[in-house]
Parts: sequence; structure tokens; C-alpha cells
Amino acid sequence: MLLRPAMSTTSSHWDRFQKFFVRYPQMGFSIDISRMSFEDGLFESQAASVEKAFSAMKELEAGSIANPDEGRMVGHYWLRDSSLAPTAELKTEIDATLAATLSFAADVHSGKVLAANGQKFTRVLIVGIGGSALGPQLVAQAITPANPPMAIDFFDNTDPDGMDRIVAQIGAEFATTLTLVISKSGGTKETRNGMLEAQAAYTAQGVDFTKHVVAITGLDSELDKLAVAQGWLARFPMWDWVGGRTSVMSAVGTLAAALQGVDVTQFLAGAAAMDAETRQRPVRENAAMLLALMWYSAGKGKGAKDMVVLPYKDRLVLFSKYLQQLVMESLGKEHDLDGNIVNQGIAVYGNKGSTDQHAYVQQLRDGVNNFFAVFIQVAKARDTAGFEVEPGYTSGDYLQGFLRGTRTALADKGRESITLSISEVSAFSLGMLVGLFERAVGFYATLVNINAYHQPGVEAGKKAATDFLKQMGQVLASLPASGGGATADEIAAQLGIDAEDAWHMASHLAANGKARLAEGASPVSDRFSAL
Ligand SMILES: O=P(O)(O)OC[C@H]1O[C@H](O)[C@H](O)[C@@H](O)[C@@H]1O
Repeated sequence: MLLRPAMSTTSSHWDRFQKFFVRYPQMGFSIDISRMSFEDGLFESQAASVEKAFSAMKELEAGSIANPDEGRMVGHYWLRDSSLAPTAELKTEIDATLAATLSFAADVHSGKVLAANGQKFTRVLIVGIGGSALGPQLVAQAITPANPPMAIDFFDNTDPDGMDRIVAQIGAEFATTLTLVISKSGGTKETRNGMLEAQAAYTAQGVDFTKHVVAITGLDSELDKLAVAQGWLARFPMWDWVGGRTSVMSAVGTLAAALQGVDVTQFLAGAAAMDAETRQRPVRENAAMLLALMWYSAGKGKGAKDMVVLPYKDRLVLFSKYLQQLVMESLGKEHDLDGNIVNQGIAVYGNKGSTDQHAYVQQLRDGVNNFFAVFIQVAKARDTAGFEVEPGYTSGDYLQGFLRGTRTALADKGRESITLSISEVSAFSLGMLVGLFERAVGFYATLVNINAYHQPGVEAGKKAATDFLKQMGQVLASLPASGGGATADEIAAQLGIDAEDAWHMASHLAANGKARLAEGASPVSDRFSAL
């Protein structure tokens, strides 16, 4: 029998709520799965898989090679409780790196570490992408003080226009800007380009880049070697046993957070507290396992339903984007652990409430029923004394009303939702949320028998881009300087490449002042020549 969220009486809603409501009172956290339509016997039918997930997680935390394809341990849980680390050396390294990031940040704030001109640093520029940017971006948006000690900007792409805008905003303040170049592999091209663009911006302001830049990267990576060779201000390690998408509690996240005045210790403590709760049984009180089981039941173990993340709090607006990488890069896999083709995944999107109610929630209620929502409710409305927008009601009352109202409106139409509640947005509670979803992803991966800790699919696009860029160089060199130019077909035939690619390469060169285009009636008759 399916327990439908839309029930006949109000009291049955209340009963179901009580039956499935779980809270961790000392953490100000709760999860309500009562509006999910899971089967009555779900916990029993999944008992064996759940046991497997618990033991796989236990082994992972103890240092097993939980990422078999890459032959790596998976140690992000150790970052917030280093006593879990499988060796004394690793524990020492984790503790020393955390201490080093915190003391470096304190030295920057106190002026012990100064800009080349002898003044205190006033801004931070982060250069990184994917897991090396999303965590620091989430932290910056969610838990920095309203007026942080240092302003922060990001180069998280190789879009020159995006970088130009930030460079223009920083302007002469490059003289007191500290740049963190973050790349686990140390070889990501977008980040390499961002670093070179940053270097050029410093140079344009007459500032010595090397005295303003810090590297956070794997030991002996390309980036690490460059930092050593050029004598950068500082270097902090990233380890192969921490995945990019779970690196926010390594130096990747802790240094930027500390520079912005975030209570890093509380951030880690929140995750550690959630870790402790979600190692426990019974299953019905384990928020991470409940999440994993809800994902499994909603999507039939095949990702048939998307997860729409709706935090009703502006400061959590990036959480859905953060979860998009965490969930989709972890669970979006072609093969299972036995090599079968399974094409797994769960699509994640979202922004914030109540804003999204004025955009796509229309479809969620009335359109295709291919999702479940995750509401994130924050009990404390604001830090300052509020006022009433109409007699008896504040803006915060409205925000809460819209959350509850949307949840009810969805349930009335048989649309599923989970509600997570936290008491306030703080370093501790953000740590909790991150920890919760990390473990839910790990558990779910075992339920569907996949490796959550590698990302083989990402490489295909990188390789194709490398080929494209190489061929574009050949196209540039091949363009005729005189005559009527060459068509894409002629360029392609000469170089032995695809004509459509040749047309796009030549068009890009023409749009950016490196080639001349005589536009024809259609792409096939466009003619390209050298400048
Ligand atoms: O930190 P990096 O090595 O520069 O990697 C940055 C990002 O790019 C890769 O392609 C991966 O898909 C991400 O998981 C990673 O976070």
C-alpha cells in the first residue's frame, strides 16, 4: 500500500508527521519525511541494502579503498574528526594543515603577513573551479559576517569577460588583494588561465604577484611546482583521499572561510556532530539514511525523480548549486561496481523560496510530476529586531507561511517533499547540512551499487576541448592570406578534420579579431581568411 501524502483527514497528516518526524534537539535539526509517498514496508524491504551501506561507510571511514577505480581512500569525514584518520601520520597532517590555515588567516588579519606595499590585505581573490570553488562560494554566501574582514571575489571559469569585470572592480586594490589559487590536481586549465589572468592584473597595477599569492594543491602538482619555483607567499596541501566536491573542510574551504571571519571550528563541529548522529541506528532516526532511502524510493533506485532544493533563506541560495555537484558528480555514473551499465544519477536543481514560487513552482504543482522537493526551513527569521509589515505579521512570518503553504499545495496534488529544519544559518548548521548530504550520497551509492567518489565522465569533455583547441591552432595557421579565403569544407579537407568543427573554429577566430570572415548565404558558403 502506498501512503499518499494527500490524506482524507487533517489528523492522519498529523499522525504521519509524528510517525516520521526525527529531530536532533541538541543540534536544532529535524527532518520530516511524512510527505513522501514511500511504501509501507520500505525499511524492511531495504534492510539488507541498508546494512550493506552501513558497513561500507564504516569501512570507508576506517580507511578502506572506497574509491576502487582510482585506488584511493575517501577521507573527508576525517577532516572534521581527525581521530578517525587511519594512521597517526594522516591525523598529524590534517591537524597541522587546519592549524596552518587558521594561523595564516590570523596573521593576515593582524598584519603579520602583509601585502608587498607593507599594508594589510583587504581583499581575497579565489581562483578555482568545481569543487575548488563551490565550497568557498557557499561559505562566503551563507556564513560570513555581513561585513566580513576581507571582501571576496572568484575567478571560477575561463570566461575572460567575467574576469575582466572582477579585475575592473578590484582595480588599484590589487595592491592589497591576496589571491588563493585552488586546484587539487594542480592541472585544471580554467584555473591555470585564471591564475595567469590574475597575474596579468597584478602586473598591470605594478604589484608583484608572487608576494600576493597562495597555492592550495596536491604536493608536487604542476601548480605546486610553480608555487615553489616562483616563491609564492604560502602553500597548503590537498590530498588525493579528499574529493574536490567534498573538500570544503580541507584547506580548500578553511583558509578562505577563516580569512572572511568565519568560525571554522564551529563549521567543522557541525559536520562532526551530524556525522556522529548519522552513524547511529535505528535507521528511522538516521537522517542521512532516511534521505538516501527517500531518494531511492522516490526515484525507484534509478533517479526517476529530480531533487528540487528549496531553502527558504537567501543566505542558502548557493546550497542547491553546491548539492548539484555533490550529488550529480557522485551519483551520475554509467557503470555500477560490477561493471554493468546502469546510467545512474539524481538531477538536482533549485534556488530559494519564496522567490522560486514566482518562477517554476507552477510546474511543480501542476505540471510533470518528475521530482521531489527538499524544503530547508530556518527557524530564526533574523538577527535584528524585526518590525511588522502589517498588524501582527513580520516578513519572517510571511516567509514561513509561504514555505508551509507551498509544501501543503504540493502535497495536495500528490507531489512529494522532505522538510529539513535548522534553528538558524550558522557555521555550525551549515556544517551539519554539508555533512548530512555527504553521508546520504555515500549511503545511496551503496544502495544502487556505484562508486560515488570518481568522475570518469568529466574527462571526455576535457579531452574533446583539448583536441578542439589543437585543431583551432592548425585552422589559424592554414587560413589563406590572399584570394577569396577558404570555406569550412576546404579547411576541413586540407587539415583532415570535421567540417562543422572547422566552421566553428574559424568563426570563433573571426569573432575575436584573429581571422576575417566574408559571410555567405549559409555556413557552407562562409569564407575565412587570415588577417
Ligand atoms: O581542484 P581541481 O583539480 O582543479 O578540480 C576542479 C574540478 O574539476 C574536475 O573536472 C572535477 O570534475 C571536479 O570534481 C573538480 O572539483
